[in-house]
Amino acid sequence: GQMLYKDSRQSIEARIKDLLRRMTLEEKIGQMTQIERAVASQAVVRQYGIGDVLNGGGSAPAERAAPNVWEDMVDDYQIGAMSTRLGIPVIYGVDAVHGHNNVYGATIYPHNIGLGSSRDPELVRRIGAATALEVRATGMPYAFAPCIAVCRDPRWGRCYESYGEDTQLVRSMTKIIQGLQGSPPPSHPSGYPYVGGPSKVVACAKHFVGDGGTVKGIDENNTVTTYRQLVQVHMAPYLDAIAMGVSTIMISYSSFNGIKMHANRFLVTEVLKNRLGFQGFLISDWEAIDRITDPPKQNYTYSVLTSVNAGIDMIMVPFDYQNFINILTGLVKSGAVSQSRIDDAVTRILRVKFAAGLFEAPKANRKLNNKVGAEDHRELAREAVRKSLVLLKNSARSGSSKNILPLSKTAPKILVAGTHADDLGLQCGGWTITWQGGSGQTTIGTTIRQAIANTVSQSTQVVYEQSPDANFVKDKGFSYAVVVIGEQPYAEIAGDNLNLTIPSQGIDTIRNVCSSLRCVVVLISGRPLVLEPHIDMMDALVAAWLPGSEGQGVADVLFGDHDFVGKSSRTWFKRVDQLPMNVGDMGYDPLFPYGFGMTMRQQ
Ligand SMILES: OC[C@@H]1[C@@H](O)[C@H](O)[C@@H](O)c2nc(-c3ccccc3)cn21
Repeated sequence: GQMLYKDSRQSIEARIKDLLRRMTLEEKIGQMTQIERAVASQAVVRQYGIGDVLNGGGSAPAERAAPNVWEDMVDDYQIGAMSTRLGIPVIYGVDAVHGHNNVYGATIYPHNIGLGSSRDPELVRRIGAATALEVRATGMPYAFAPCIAVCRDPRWGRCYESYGEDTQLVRSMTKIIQGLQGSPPPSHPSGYPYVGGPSKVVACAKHFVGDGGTVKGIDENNTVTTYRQLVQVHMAPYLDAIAMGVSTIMISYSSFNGIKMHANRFLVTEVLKNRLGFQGFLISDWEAIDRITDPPKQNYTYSVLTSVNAGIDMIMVPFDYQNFINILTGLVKSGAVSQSRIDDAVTRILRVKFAAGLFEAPKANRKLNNKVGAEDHRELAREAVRKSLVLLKNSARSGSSKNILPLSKTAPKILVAGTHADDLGLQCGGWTITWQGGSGQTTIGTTIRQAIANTVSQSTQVVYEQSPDANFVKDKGFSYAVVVIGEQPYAEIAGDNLNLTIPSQGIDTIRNVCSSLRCVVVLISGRPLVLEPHIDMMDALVAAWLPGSEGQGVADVLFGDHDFVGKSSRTWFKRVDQLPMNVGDMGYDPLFPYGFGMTMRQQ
């Protein structure tokens, strides 16, 4: 009759046992091999028995590819997998870290630093659920999210990917996993992967462990601390993720006290698998095993040996897969890597694939196509923008009795200025359409300038000037100005920054505009920046972080349709020489403390 592992009425563990015993070493190693879509094809998947494909940041089948083009691509790999001897489906992973951000037209949510400032875990769960739908709408069952780093130093280029500096806040935001994967029933065993159906995805808690604690926030560097601190500050959110049935965990590029995480058998196997009882699969980061040696790939055999023996189950190779397969095969044949290690890895990978329903529904569900950028998702993103904004300053220019915020919708003439006022790419930040992000109309959404124009009365003239000089504002009869400035997009090491100053073009605009006009400054940034020299020039200051595609949420609050609710997810330092400085530290001396956030009602 039908082979047991293909029978969905059987338990997952019975199906794994039946399938594993049928598999050759080559087929097992194929399951442990993840390749990038650029080197993947139906033929490669079939020929090498590749188990996993990923979408690197910005990698796409075409410019502005439509959902069905993405689905055709993923289905093509699936056809290759289904035509192998055992027909084990591939699992296709993508970085959907603030919406389905590689896909043109997808809803782009505020990056995690802003979501952390909302202090609303239920909002974040809803974002997870909406994101799962958009990921599935392109035929993909796996998202490399959430990043549950506890960023302890804003000089880190990935600090905006962290929900905040405080472990308890990050722990509360792991609720997004229940949105992405669904919520397991109370009877669900802790640590066991859970995916609640075809509109949910496999999630990935990342990056284990201590990615946000490196020295000076240097990306992929060394986290020097006690084991107790590592557990209390950085590992705690993984316990919540595991309790929620997170299906996969990605290992961090960084090191703990000089030991590369990708070579750290104690933390990866002894702690994460044995003591914390994680039963899904562990995935490496991109070419992370290569970087176990310095220089990278100096000894790839050693990289493969130590990472697999450390307990990593799936290797994000992602290009040199023949080499990886050959080396690992040789290591098993020589006994350097045991059969039982390979079987543990494959068992975990199959467990997640069965839990995700991939054997029953390997191909894309084409009925979900219209979910990409759906109006209700954009409304959710707009709500998230509103709740993420942090009001740092609100005052009245001398002589006036009223604070500048909320802004009047019926002023006769207003100025909107700044590099970030009318630029969708800049307000989305990194990990948007491309890996590093970009400027201009990179996807579909509403800029802050458009949002302001949508909000003011018909009789209000909105003048937009990106970088006005001092004369521009003179004697023009502007009632007030909104100045939107900030950081250029970045991702990972490109975002590492030791001085954290506001880019000078923005400072010039603040000076040119706010010296003679009442102005509210909206700061678009992935982290707190040095403010003191400039804040006195502003009548009001809003930290908008990286709000994403729905700029309408900014106008909703500036004009008083909604009040500010955001509480900063990070300490706003005075000077970088204070860093690292986090809430609770001795000598804590912030400009604005962790949790700071004004409302417009308070005087
Ligand atoms: O996109 C896949 C993973 C992502 O999930 C991880 O969070 C992130 O650390 C990461 N960096 C690269 C990456 C880094 C340098 C060059 C090319 C790619 C790839 N990836």
